[in-house]
Amino acid sequence: MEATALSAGFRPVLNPQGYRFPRSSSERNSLSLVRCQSKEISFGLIKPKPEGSVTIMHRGLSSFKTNVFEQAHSVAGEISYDDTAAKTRSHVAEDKIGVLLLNLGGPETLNDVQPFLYNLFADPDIIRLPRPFQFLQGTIAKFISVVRAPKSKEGYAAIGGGSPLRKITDEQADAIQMALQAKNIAANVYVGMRYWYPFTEEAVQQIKKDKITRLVVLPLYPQYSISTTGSSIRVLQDLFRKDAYLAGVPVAIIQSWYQRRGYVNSMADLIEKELQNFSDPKEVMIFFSAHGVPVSYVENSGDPYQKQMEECIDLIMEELKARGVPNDHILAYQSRVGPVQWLKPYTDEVLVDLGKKGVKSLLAVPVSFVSEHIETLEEIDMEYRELALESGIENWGRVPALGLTESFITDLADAVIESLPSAKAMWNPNVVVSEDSDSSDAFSYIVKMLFGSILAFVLLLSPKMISAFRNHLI
Ligand SMILES: C=CC1=C(C)c2cc3[nH]c(cc4nc(cc5[nH]c(cc1n2)c(C)c5CCC(=O)O)C(CCC(=O)O)=C4C)c(C)c3C=C
Ligand SMILES: [Fe+2]
Repeated sequence: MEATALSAGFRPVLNPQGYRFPRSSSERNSLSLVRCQSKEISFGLIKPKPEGSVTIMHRGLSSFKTNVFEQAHSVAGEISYDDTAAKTRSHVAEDKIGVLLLNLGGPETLNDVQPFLYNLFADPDIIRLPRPFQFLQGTIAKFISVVRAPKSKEGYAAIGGGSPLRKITDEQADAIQMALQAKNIAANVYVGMRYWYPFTEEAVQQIKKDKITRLVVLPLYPQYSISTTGSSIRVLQDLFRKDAYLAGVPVAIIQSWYQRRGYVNSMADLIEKELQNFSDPKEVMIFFSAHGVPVSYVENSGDPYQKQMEECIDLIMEELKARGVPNDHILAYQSRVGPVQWLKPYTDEVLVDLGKKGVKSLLAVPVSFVSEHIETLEEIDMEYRELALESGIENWGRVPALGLTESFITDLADAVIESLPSAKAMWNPNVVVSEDSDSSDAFSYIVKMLFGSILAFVLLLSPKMISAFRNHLI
């Protein structure tokens, strides 16, 4: 019963072009798994928290994601937790804790850019097609990735020829593992990327190989969006549902953590420090720039991203005010792609507007991501900086991403520890679902293919559409 209902939305995890798995096992070892293997550590017993209260870091998702993940995560604020499960497990001799960091991934070379973009646009949580057209996802992804690749490549070339995300995320994984160790928690920390190596699928294979018995999933996005954390969790669900071992592993998912004191204080520290580089710190406008999402995510699909982003900015500003930092601030959204409306105001438009209004000093704060990447190093540091200076802003600064900031890493380790008691098996291990086959008959498939391809061809080849995907600005 459960398996039937859950299999309805199943999609194969491999795409036909085979971009998503390492090309050979030796490459996989050299690329992604070595960090876990070389850091193999002895696992210890975790002491369950003595009494049953744990802060849950996610708010209000239940309206749009109804799945078994939510059993531990659907309530905001303080909840009570029944620690029976932890007690019954206490006879188990070896508790092997794993922490899975989820991230977006990025192309490591310019040749990776188009296949990386293909993986991104082939994600049904990124390009959301109406059900009758979903079979065209691959064709559309191929088309958009080819159209966008030249512009994207320019960006990656400008920051040294590839994304730094993998290196930084690996370093964060090591730092979190050490922070946990310092708190007497022995854990293996894994990295699973959504669109490039090391893919989430690889990390999950390793977690199984290592016989992890409890897993904490920690997306490296402070705020939840369907397009980021939601998409990665959907992949995890599919992987865990199909495997009898994984289906029974207790898992805790930290859905969002922008409201944690450690994160808010670390952001406030960085901002306070960077303000000191201006000759008149009090005159500086604090400019929060968040990655955008299409408006339809928020308005039609209940994505909590915008609300969480606004709350996040309020918390950081409250903290700064409490420290006697009275600066003005503004939030805008960057990096829009494609022909639809994205969250407003748009970063580029706000910069021009502020210049017109006579703002002279501006401190940019990237707020949706915790490591440097193309959108901080190229879009903010180059494109937006240039636009701001052209618009009349004279003094420009940018807060670095949190990266390995000690207070931040320690807080993530605390988040992991606090979530452990709420870990629960995702699926019933006795009901493992195999890949479903397409039962539609050949005739209706051919008709859909033909009709859909003609429609996609007509729509996608319009000059407006091509330029919308080629550039950030429409
Ligand atoms: C919270 C962060 C992010 C959200 C939300 C998000 C949504 C989103 N992104 C695209 C399209 C692209 N994103 C690209 C790169 C990219 N996106 C994020 C983060 C979020 N995306 C990061 C950190 C990166 C950079 C990775 C790196 O290599 O450093 C790209 C590729 C770059 C480019 O061509 O501009 C695209 C395309 C959509 C459509 C979307 C929501 C629907
Ligand atoms: Fe993005």
